[in-house]
Parts: sequence; structure tokens; C-alpha cells
Amino acid sequence: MEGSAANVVDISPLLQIQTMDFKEPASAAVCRDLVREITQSGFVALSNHGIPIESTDKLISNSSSFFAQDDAFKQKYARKGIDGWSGPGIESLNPGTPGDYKDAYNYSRGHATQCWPEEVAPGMKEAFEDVFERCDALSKSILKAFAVGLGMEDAEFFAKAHYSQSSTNLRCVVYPPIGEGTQLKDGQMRCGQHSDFGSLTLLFQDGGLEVLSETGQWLSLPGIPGTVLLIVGDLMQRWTADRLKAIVHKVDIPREEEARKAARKSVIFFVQPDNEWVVRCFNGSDKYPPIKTIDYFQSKVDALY
Ligand SMILES: O=C(O)CCC(=O)C(=O)O
Ligand SMILES: [Fe+2]
Repeated sequence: MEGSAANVVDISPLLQIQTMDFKEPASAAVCRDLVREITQSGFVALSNHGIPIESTDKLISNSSSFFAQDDAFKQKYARKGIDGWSGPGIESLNPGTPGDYKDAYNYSRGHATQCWPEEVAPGMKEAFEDVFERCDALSKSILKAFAVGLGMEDAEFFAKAHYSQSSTNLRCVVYPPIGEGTQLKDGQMRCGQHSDFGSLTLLFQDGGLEVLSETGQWLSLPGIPGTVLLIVGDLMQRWTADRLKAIVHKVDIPREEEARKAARKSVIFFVQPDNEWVVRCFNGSDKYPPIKTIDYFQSKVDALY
């Protein structure tokens, strides 16, 4: 495993969504930079992204209050579809391996079945809604930047597939401390190796994430304060006929005792095209057959549990 800091792109020129002019040199340069970084490394850190640390901190502290409850309590909020709680050992992001050692809570917009543990985390719903809306707005700017950075005429090419009912999802994860008494199964990780499923992912993390390079080496990505990590998912890879690739990543059990004994926290925004959207290679190639988003997504989710 080798260390590697993500390159940082200042995306402030993209944030004036109403006035964003892709021909304006600063915006156009950011679009090209994002595409170049994702093409070359598979990941890029974004600075000046406009999401206040207070918003993600609130999400983490509310979720932590909930995760600190006993399983009988948390069970009342157990996953329905993709939303709600899943506890240690429940979900295997690398199907066929022991379930990931993590507490996770997921939220998607407009799912009426979602319930919230108000009595132990009174601000949790508002914190999830706040971060969701902020990340959603940011993701639209990035999707436009991808189209422009890839040289497409239509800046809305990807973004326009993200305005209807979708499985876009916000997740807070707390990986519990691993101490003397923790019984891990053979091969169990904090999060098994996988690529994400959708169009793009925004990841707030402060170290412990590893990505698989094209030469087959695991690179350890330290967190860069104030930045959010951008990677793309399988559907974006299919859509762009491999121009933008979905990088394989994992969170292993730390070798260093100090990191093992500390809880690890992350906030992740998984962007999916609209459920009914059929993803076809953008250049007319037949590298991947067309696939309806919800069919691909559901097949991946079914394999997780
Ligand atoms: O917690 C992290 O940093 C990454 C987790 C992840 O990759 C996922 O849940 O898809
Ligand atoms: Fe992931």
C-alpha cells in the first residue's frame, strides 16, 4: 500500500450555477481539470465546494448519537429498500465476503417510509436534508462540467438525466473502534472493495480510504481538510464508454493500533441517474449495451445483503 494525495481542483468558478458560463476561461479550465484528473487518476479532491463543514459535522454528530444506541432500538430504523440503518456485518460492498464492519444510515429524497430517531437525534432529519440538497446542487454542476470537459456540445447532457425520481442517496457511516475484544471474521473489512454504482460520488472522509490504481496497487488517500473527494460510478463509466472510469476502493482494517482503536466517520453522496433513464454509450459505441438505471442499481443492491 502506498500513500497518495489526491490532486486538488478549486471549483469555485462552477458554483454560480445560474451564471455559469462554460466559455468563460476559468469555468472551462475547471471542467477540463476535472475530466483530466478523473481520467488520469480516477479521483480528484474538490476545494471551495461550498458545503460548510458545520453541515457535515451536524450529520455525523446526529448519526453518531443514533449509532450509540443498542441494537434493539436501532432495529426500529432498519433499512427499508435502500434507506435507514444497517449495522455491522449486514452489508457486503464486496459481495461474497463477510459483511462490512460499520454502522450506516441512508437517506433518499422523497421516500415516505423513512423514519427518524427523533428522541435520540433531534436534528438528524434536518441535517440529512440539508446536506442532501447541498450535495445535489453541487453534483449538477459537476455533471455539467463533465459534459463540457469531455468536449460535448450539450452541457446538460448528463445533468438532464438527474431531475426526476431517482435512487440518489446520502449516507453517513461510522466504523466502530476495533479493540482487543472485537471479533472480526476472516477477511472482514470496514468496507470491502467495490466500485460505486451510479454517475458520481462525493466523499467526505479524513483518511483510511484506499483506491486501486490501474497498475494494480492500492493507494491510501489521506483526507485533505476542507475538500470533498470526487469519484465516478459504474453507470458513468458505461455512459462515457470508459472515458471516465469507476475506481475500485475499500476501507481496510488499519494496521496501526491508534487508527484501529478510533472510530472512522464518513459522509457519502451517491448520485444516480433517474430510475427510468436508459444509459447508453455517449459516443454511439456498443462497448456496453444500453441499461435502465433502476435495473442496474437494483441488481447491485440485491447483491449487497
Ligand atoms: O467510508 C468511506 O470512506 C467509503 C465507503 C464507500 O466506499 C461506500 O460506502 O461506498
Ligand atoms: Fe464506495
